[in-house]
Amino acid sequence: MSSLTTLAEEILANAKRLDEHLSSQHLSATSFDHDSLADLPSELESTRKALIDSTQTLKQLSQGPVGSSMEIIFNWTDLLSLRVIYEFKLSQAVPIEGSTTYRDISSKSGLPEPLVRRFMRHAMGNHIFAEASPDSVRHTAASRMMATDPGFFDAVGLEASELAPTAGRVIEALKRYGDSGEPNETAFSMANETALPIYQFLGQHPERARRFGSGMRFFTKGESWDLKHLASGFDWASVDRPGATVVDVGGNNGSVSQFLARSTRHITFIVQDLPGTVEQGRASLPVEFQGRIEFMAHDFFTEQTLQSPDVYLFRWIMHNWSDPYCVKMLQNLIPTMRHGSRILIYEYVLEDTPETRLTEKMGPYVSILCEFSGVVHSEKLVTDGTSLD
Ligand SMILES: C[S@@+](CC[C@H](N)C(=O)[O-])C[C@H]1O[C@@H](n2cnc3c(N)ncnc32)[C@H](O)[C@@H]1O
Repeated sequence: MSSLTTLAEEILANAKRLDEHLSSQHLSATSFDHDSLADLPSELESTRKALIDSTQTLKQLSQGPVGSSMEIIFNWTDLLSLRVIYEFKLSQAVPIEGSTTYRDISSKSGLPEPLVRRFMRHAMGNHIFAEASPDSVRHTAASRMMATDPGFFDAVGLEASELAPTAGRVIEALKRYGDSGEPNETAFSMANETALPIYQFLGQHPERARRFGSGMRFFTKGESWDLKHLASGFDWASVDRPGATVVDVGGNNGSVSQFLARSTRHITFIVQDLPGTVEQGRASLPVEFQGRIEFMAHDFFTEQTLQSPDVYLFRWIMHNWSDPYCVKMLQNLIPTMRHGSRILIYEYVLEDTPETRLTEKMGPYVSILCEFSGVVHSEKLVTDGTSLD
């Protein structure tokens, strides 16, 4: 383990590199008001990551075990103030430029002024909003983004108002169901008092389903989850010919297919998902993709009906289901596969050892792409995940 001084020197060196880049580009120093580091060239991304990781280590060492544990124990308060901002749309109640009073935010949001003040001041501790005066508020870069970027706003809502309340029920679900692997014996089902699995439940709540899709789309913007990894991780040119078809199984609103359609010329993408999601995807499909992307309602727990597509793509699907359900999904493809058909499974893969680097905690940077070719037999699918020839 490095000494505090060694860590601080590493931090200084990396911070200087980033500052030098900003000044060479005539960009202002980064701040909580304006994020000048948003579009770093890829060679500086590793510098930024190193800076974040060593800063986090330095902070935790300086805090000691009590301090760093207290931060974890109390971090529900950060999530709570953020959730209040999301639910009462406080970020939309502050002008993009300039400032407004707590009283005005209260009348716009319907939240009593003392509570507006208390929750916003708490969030300000995380640099979400700042005070322009003791009675007025202005945006910071983070709060402004909540007001101006609907995808970011949806991502905050998905995590703070959908998934965090679910996490609060995990212990109860474990005590009641253990590790049953059944999709409706979960914390989500308990949090929502439903006997339905999450996606069927969302299918009955279109606005939450829309937010889910929009939040997912936002997450693909981060370096680790960037779709460029999917584009570069498979030889798409090998299937990019007239008449080629890729089935995007569980493809949600089609954002992955849109990305792949942009980086190929001929492939037709068929996005399959549950009926409500497919309707939303179809309705929001940009005109430029008409003719390249089609939507089709299909439950992946029933047999495929599309004959012999070139590729079945499963992106971020399997991690939601226990093994028997994943096997069922794959078995349902068998009747329509021909020699040379491929199944691509794109997932995050957890390391075999614990991960302490903050930048890797949000999901490993290396996602894997499995390619199965040839005639598929269900027994092989169960027992052999690497070669099905
Ligand atoms: C985690 S999201 C992944 C979405 C997309 N593939 C992506 O990478 O952004 C899982 C998707 O599976 C869909 N889904 C869940 N159950 C399904 C089912 N039985 N049949 C088809 N799609 C389903 C959900 O509606 C959702 O769009």
